[in-house]
Amino acid sequence: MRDSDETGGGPAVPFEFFSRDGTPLRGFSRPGPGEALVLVHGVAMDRRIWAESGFLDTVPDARVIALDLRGRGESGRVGTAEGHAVDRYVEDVRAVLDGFGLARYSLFGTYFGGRIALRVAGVDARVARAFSFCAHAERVEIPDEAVEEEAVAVEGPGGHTYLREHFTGRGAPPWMIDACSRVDPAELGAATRGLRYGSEQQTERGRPDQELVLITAEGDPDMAPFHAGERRLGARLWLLPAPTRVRAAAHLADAGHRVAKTLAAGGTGPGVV
Ligand SMILES: COC(=O)C[C@@H](NC(=O)[C@@H](NC(=O)[C@@H](/N=C1/NCC(=O)N2CC[C@@H](C)[C@H]2C(=O)N[C@@H](CCSC)C(=O)N[C@H]1C(C)(C)C)C(C)(C)C)[C@@H](C)c1ccccc1)c1nccs1
Repeated sequence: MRDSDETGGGPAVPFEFFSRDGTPLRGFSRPGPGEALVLVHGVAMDRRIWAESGFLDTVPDARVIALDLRGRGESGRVGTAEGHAVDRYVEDVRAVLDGFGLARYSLFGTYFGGRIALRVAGVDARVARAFSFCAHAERVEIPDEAVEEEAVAVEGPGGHTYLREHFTGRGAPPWMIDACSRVDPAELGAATRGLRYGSEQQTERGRPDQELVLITAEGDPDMAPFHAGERRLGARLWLLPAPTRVRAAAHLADAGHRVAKTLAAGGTGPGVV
C-alpha cells in the first residue's frame, strides 16, 4: 500500500519487523538520496505525526524511516507496564535499524521519543547523530503518585478528553492533539506506568564522534538539564521561538529545516549555526 499522503507526497513503502520480544513493529520508509533518518514519536502519538506536523516535507532528501512504537499505530499491542519499559523501546528502534541493515543512521525523536533516541545513541554505534525534540538526557525524578494519577486519567473512558483538554490548554498544535485520540487508552495507561521502568535514567554518549542535538523552547522554564547535556555530553542546543516545550511543537517543521541543513552539511559542526 503506497500511502503518499502519509509521507507528504513521496511514495512510502510499509515495513514490518519484530522487536527482541517478538512485538511486531510497523511503519513506513520513504526513499531519498541522503542520510537515513529514523523518526521516533512520543508517548501519546504514532508515526502519522511526521506528515501531519509538516516535518516530513522539510527533509525531502533524507531517506526517512518512521516506526510506530509498540502499542501505538499499527505496531503490536503490549498491555502491560513492564512491556513498555524504556529498554523495550530501545529494542524496538534497534530492531528497525537491524531490519534496514544500514551501517549508519541519524535519529530524531519528539518528547519521550527524543529520550528514546538519545538512549539508542548511547548503546548503538550505528547512530551517527541523535536529535531530541524537547526532551533532555539527564536523570529525572519520576513522581510515582503523579504518574499513577496520570495513568488512571489517560486509560479511562475520558482519557482522550483528558489529554485533548490538557494539551489544548497548554497551546499544543492540532497534530499533537489529534494524535492523542489515535492511541488506545489501555496502551496509554500501560505506557505511562511503563515510564517507571527505566525512563528516569540519564543517557550517555555512544561514540566520541556521535553528534547529539538537544532542542527545546527558548522560554523553557527548566533549561538546566539541557545545559547539563551541553556540558556532560558535548551536545549542541537548538532553541525554538516558543515559551514552553508544549508550544514548541508548533515549530517541529522549523526544527526539520535545521535537521535537513545539518544532514546536507554532513554534521552538526560549525558549518551549521
Ligand atoms: C515538563 O513537561 C512538559 O513539558 C510536558 C512534556 N513532558 C515531558 O517533556 C516529559 N515528562 C515530564 O516532564 C514529567 N512526566 C510526566 N508524566 C509522564 C509523561 O510525560 N507522560 C505520561 C502521559 C503522556 C501523555 C506523557 C505526557 O505528555 N504527559 C505530560 C502532561 C501532558 S498531558 C497529561 C507530562 O509531562 N506529565 C508529567 C507529570 C509529572 C505532570 C505527570 C516528568 C515526571 C518525567 C518530569 C517526558 C518527555 C518525559 C521525560 C523523561 C522521562 C519520562 C517522560 C510533554 N511530553 C509530551 C508532550 S508534552
